[in-house]
Amino acid sequence: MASYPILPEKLLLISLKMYFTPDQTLTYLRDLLNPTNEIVHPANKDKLLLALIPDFLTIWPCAQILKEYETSLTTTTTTTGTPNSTPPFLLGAQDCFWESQGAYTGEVSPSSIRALGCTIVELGHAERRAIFNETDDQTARKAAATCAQHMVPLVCIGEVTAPGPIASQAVGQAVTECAVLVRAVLAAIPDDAPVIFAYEPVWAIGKPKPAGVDHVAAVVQGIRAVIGSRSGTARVLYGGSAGPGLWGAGGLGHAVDGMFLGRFAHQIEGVREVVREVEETLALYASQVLCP
Ligand SMILES: O=C(CO)COP(=O)(O)O
Repeated sequence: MASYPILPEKLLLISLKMYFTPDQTLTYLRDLLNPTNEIVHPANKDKLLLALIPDFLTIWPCAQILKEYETSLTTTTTTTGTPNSTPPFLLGAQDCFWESQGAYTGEVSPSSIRALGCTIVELGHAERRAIFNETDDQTARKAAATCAQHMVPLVCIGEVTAPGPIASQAVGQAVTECAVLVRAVLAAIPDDAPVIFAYEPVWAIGKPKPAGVDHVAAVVQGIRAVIGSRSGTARVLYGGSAGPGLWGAGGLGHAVDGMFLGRFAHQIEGVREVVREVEETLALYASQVLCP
């Protein structure tokens, strides 16, 4: 029987949006998986998960590359996980339709996305909301359809307006804006379904710099309070011009469960730098548990 994927402690998800050609996408994925590029240290594979979210057209060839990669792991290591455990690298889609079959020309079925090997479906991105008028209700329906296929909805939330001079007001306003979609999605999906919320302030997407750490940390705390307790895992990531330098000392490592990366992870070096920063904090937290 199908089960939901298990989400590890930290997640780094990379969206390619519509930036890459098919060739670039496949080269990039091969580079991410190439052991000589030393992206995720093998000792951290259970704690830190990477996922690629390419365009629809390249999901299938990416899935083939990932299949070869997983086969190579099973032949080179003895610890390959249980049949239901989450694979070492996940594939996602950038959207889906809320129905799984029918006369819906141009739409993409969540069951087809699942059949091709995806585990994550990104939903409600700010660009889809602004350009294609996607509504909270539509995003929530897509999240339900995603869970029905035992995939994980990656729901993008975030306030539209940049913070004004009063920090507490800006945080309150941001949480209020995010809460509407958080509640709609949680009401639409089973309580035990895993879900990821990517907090992406709309004003910080596609910019030279991300949102400030204090603002993000306070808003994410508010979002976690809105999520409350549920039986399924809920992870909250930060996205919006995220990249190297954002996670480590004085950064987001203490506040979020990972990052949703765009442009600043579109080179392998950027991914490696971000992964190193996350791995350093994994080691730090582990030593804090051992030596309180
Ligand atoms: O929207 C984003 C991820 O989907 C963030 O993109 P950028 O990091 O390029 O701003």
